[in-house]
Amino acid sequence: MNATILKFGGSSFLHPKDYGRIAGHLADRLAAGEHKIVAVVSAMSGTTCNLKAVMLDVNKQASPSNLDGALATGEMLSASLLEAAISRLGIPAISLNGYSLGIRTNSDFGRASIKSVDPTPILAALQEHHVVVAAGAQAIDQSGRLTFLGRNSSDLSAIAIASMLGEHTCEIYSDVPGVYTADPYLVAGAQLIPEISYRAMLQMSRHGAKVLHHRAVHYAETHNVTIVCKSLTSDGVITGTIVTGHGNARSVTVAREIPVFSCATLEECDNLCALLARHDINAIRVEDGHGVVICIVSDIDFALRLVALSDTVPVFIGSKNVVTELDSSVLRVHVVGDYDRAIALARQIHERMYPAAVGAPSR
Ligand SMILES: Nc1ncnc2c1ncn2[C@@H]1O[C@H](COP(=O)(O)OP(=O)(O)O)[C@@H](O)[C@H]1O
Ligand SMILES: N[C@@H](CC(=O)OP(=O)(O)O)C(=O)O
Repeated sequence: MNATILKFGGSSFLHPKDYGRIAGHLADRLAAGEHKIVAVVSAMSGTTCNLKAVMLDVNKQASPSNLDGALATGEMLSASLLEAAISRLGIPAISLNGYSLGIRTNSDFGRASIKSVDPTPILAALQEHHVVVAAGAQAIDQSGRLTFLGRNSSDLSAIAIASMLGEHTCEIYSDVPGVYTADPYLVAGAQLIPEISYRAMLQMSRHGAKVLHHRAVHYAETHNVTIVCKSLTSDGVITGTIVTGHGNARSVTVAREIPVFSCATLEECDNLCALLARHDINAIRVEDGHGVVICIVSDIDFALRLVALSDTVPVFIGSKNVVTELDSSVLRVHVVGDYDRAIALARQIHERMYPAAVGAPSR
């Protein structure tokens, strides 16, 4: 069965009325001839952070599986709200959540990894409905417990669903018209990248370009899914960014409030880096005033838990900002204490890369 797979992130849902706006877009696409749609949604903007804060307020030591159960409710609510908005337009729709999506993970609560997918439940739902709304960022483990795929991981859910349904394209919508050479809200001269390779995008995502989740980009590459990254307002005007086998662009990323650790010995540093690499966490070693330090740039909450459980006990020396220059062959990392200075540096680097660049969208 042919289906169009779309993902709407938290930036698409700032107010409850946005559910009606997205439902209207889906109705337009069905009216234009699209047959079936799967819409993957994230929680409303800010919800996941609020849920985490409430949980930790109730119990600072809440178990990772307990926390996953709470965080996943943000996407569950969002999916129910979009189902309601679509149904209101008279379109048959149903929402599915982690228990019924057919995605199974391991039991790495907090950032579980997909182990198997079964398209049967979504296909059955598509038989009966024009639109299936899928709660992103969640699945179940082998014993049926709810798992969270990690912060910002609804992109991964969308790619996994596209792949399991045999679709080769997945459209990911956010508040920017596509992937830029730097965060367009931080760097005025940032340029839209029309086409970029999975490899180059993966580097950008792993270093802080949160417009696409790094594990989603990796899954898309290994399962041959083309990502089209765009915003709703850009429809028909700008095609967005296509993430596929080709394309490159020099870029700058800024990763904010990155935990930095120092280890007692180089061997401890090596062990810690190896542990994090085994879990596909981007940890960067840099020389600074404390000797060699390790900056944990991706999957931070999950990584901090691994660090706490590891044999080596690195010393937390504070949160910093990591500015990364990315070129096809070069990757240069700067660790900056002050966030405003990090932004200034990113702008400076970008200006050097693209001297004649003109303004990008502002928020
Ligand atoms: N290189 C980049 N290109 C485009 N957006 C970027 C880039 N780097 C960071 N961003 C940020 O990514 C944001 C979109 O991602 P995100 O907030 O996770 O959206 P959503 O909630 O819809 O998933 C933008 O608002 C922008 O600030
Ligand atoms: N809502 C979750 C998952 C997510 O994917 O978010 P977004 O699609 O808005 O980046 C989070 O904040 O982590």
